[in-house]
Amino acid sequence: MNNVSCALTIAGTDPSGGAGIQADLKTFQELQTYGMSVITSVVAQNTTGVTSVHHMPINMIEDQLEVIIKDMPIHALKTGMIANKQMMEIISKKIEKMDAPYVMDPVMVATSGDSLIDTEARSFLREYLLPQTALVTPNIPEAEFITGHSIETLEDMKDAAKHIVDHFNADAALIKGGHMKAEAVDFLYDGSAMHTFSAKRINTKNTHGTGCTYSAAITSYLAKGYSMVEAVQKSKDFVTAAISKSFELGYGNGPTNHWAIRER
Ligand SMILES: Nc1ncnc2c1ncn2[C@@H]1O[C@H](COP(=O)(O)OP(=O)(O)OP(=O)(O)O)[C@@H](O)[C@H]1O
Ligand SMILES: Cc1ncc(COP(=O)(O)O)c(N)n1
Repeated sequence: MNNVSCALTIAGTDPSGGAGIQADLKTFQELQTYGMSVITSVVAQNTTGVTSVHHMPINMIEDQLEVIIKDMPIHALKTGMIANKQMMEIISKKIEKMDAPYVMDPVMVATSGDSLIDTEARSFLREYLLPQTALVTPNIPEAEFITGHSIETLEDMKDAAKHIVDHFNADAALIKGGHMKAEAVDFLYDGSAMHTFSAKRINTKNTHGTGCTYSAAITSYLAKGYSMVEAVQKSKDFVTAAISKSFELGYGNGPTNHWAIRER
């Protein structure tokens, strides 16, 4: 099978299987994409929160990236948790070598409220990594940090999407409305048009890993050759189903269900 679509995730781990690398690989697999992963940090976390973090040495991150670049096709890639500036610098250099769309989930804080990247890294991500992206997928607090503006209304969300593309040279920005109160509505601005993706809000606390799952699904569909708008629409359907059938597992925010939609 040599026409397989190959997707790469560069992110931290979640041993409880709901977020991070584990969520990404489950999503790649579910969407019939060949999944590859580079681990940035090993995170001791579960549905209730993070207890400790071990960062991979920079040369180990570099080596993981280099073996993939030398040997494997990469049709699309995503990044999740990148904890510090040194990691971002090496990842940025390696992404330059990959001729593939890059989806950035600008992970800063877990659903549990635990911070996952340091302050210097937040700024570096905004100034240096954002211009490399085909798509960035901030939630409301992340979009507020990136733009420096508070977001309270749907109009504010659209303004944030435009601001990120216009000021930080991302090809496209998808502002996710999971943290808003009403409908679960997301806005995609691709430099020319604003697209709306809407779903009914599901009444559940089990949303651990939704951001990871959504961006991994988008990466899969881009790897398969879908347009950005098609990839986001199909991924919105995927993540909505994954939330609607999420698992009541653990004592905190349970994980989403990656096999809620079986696409064949
Ligand atoms: N309760 C919900 N019902 C339906 N859709 C939801 C719900 N919560 C989040 N979503 C959707 O899930 C996707 C992820 O959005 P969200 O804003 O929660 O991202 P995130 O904060 O990065 O994720 P996480 O909660 O994993 O940190 C978006 O499409 C959002 O609209
Ligand atoms: C390694 C890692 N990456 C990302 C998240 C964010 O996921 P969520 O906000 O859904 O908990 C996480 N908890 N852990």
